[in-house]
Amino acid sequence: MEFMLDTANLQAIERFTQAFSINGVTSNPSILKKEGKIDLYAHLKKIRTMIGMEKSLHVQVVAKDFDGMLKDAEAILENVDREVYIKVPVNEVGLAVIKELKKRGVNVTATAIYTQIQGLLAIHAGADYIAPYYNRMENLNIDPQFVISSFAEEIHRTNAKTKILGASYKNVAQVTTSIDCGAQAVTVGVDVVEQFFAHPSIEKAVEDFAHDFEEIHGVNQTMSSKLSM
Ligand SMILES: O=C(CO)[C@@H](O)[C@H](O)[C@H](O)[C@H](O)COP(=O)(O)O
Repeated sequence: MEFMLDTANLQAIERFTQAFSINGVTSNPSILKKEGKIDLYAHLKKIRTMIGMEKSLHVQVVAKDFDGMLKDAEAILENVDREVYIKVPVNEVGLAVIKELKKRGVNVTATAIYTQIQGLLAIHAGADYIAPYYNRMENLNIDPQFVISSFAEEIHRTNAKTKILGASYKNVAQVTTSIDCGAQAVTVGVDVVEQFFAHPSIEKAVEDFAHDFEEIHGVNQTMSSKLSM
């Protein structure tokens, strides 16, 4: 599994990279908006410095037409670095852009995927990652499990290099279900990452162990103190 952070918040990236071996950071204009009026490229470069060149950084184009999207892509590659994965929404123009970017040897993440046909076409166009929007699909009564499984089958059947990057999660079960359905990668926002260890039994176990240790060895004793049983 590849695990990515779906945030552009520098503190969150710093915090979670201590605990998790992340594979990358994903963003979109709405995620970047949460950081306020930032100097866009300086901010993205800071993220790159924090995660290093060996992790993937995904940045989305904003233009809606073919030439505009290609110009956006070129600006991102120029101003951040040439390893960035350019995120392109999968519609008719987006697919043409994906094909063109792949012809130019650019890393591409096909995004805003709600339907089976969008993902299948993006695999066919040679996208490196395809990002199905799990929670948004559920909201629309589209079955994300069926759709992700079908992408996994298609990738297997055609020996495609594309990886499924599950996105738009609102709870932990959606993340683990995506992986069960064959997603090779997931990108998870801060609110859901914070739920990973929110189960009360985890904290209770830690507290109980500490309490039992303290009862035998006394308060303020640690494993590195001189201890007797
Ligand atoms: O597509 C990717 C990664 O490629 C994500 O950054 C993706 O844009 C986000 O997960 C979604 O837009 C967030 O969706 P939501 O939380 O607003 O439903």
